Amino acid sequence: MTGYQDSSTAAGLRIRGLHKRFGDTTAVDGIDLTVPRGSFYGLVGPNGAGKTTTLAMAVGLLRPDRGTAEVLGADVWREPVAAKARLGVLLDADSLPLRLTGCELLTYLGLLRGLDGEVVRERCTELLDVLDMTDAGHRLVADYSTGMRKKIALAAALLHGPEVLVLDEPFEAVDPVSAATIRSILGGFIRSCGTIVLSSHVMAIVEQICDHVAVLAGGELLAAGPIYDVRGGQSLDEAFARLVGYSPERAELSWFAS
Ligand SMILES: Nc1ncnc2c1ncn2[C@@H]1O[C@H](COP(=O)(O)OP(=O)(O)OP(=O)(O)O)[C@@H](O)[C@H]1O
Repeated sequence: MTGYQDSSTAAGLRIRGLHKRFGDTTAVDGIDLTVPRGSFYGLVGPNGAGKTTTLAMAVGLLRPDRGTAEVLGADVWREPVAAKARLGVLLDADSLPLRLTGCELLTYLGLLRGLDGEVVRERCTELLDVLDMTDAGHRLVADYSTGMRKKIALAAALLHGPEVLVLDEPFEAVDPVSAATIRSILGGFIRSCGTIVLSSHVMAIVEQICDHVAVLAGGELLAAGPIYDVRGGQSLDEAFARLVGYSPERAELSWFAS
């Protein structure tokens, strides 16, 4: 008997009681979050809030001290093959293998995922074309800019046709045209009934593309739900500042006044 549930009714992603300490620092302090299937969920929070740590535990890349995470009903630690087959992850674009070209990287990952060689070739060509990386596909990842690494990592997350995407700052360091392309790709993914969880510091992006949002600070969830409810009549920027207790006066430097 396993914990595997009927995935047709399961949430896209469900985390329960996730907790992680690094030495004296509590990075994530008992987070519960249910991401409805088919939703586009934004995760926002100040620097050091625990977003990356939460996402890393949610996808089975970092073992929590306590708590569980399920992808479409499959526990990421007890049912890793079932969970990860349906999951596409962009977490740390800087930890990609550097001595492969973009094309070699996608081919390697596609074959590792069990895709047919011809399918890998076709998808690789299409992904590189759409992301304006066709020429870069033949260069080493070591020579990529930060934004190019982000784009090849996104291509790697999409290659095997996942049903749930977990993306840490997918728009960070990406040029405006590529950002628009990524938004369009993610929109198509949602229209095809996929589920997305992404972290971002850009409230305008989250407000425009997500339908749900969770606000995290100090390792705790301050609010979560449909964006309209979390905003409570304010802009997301204003709601965020209210929730995390930001006050502009604190950002004034005393010696500028003199
Ligand atoms: N490997 C680690 N070792 C020690 N402390 C860590 C480690 N990873 C994260 N932390 C700490 O855990 C806390 C949460 O970090 P995390 O990277 O999850 O935050 P974040 O919300 O993603 O931040 P940012 O928006 O700046 O990327 C921070 O205090 C951070 O210093």
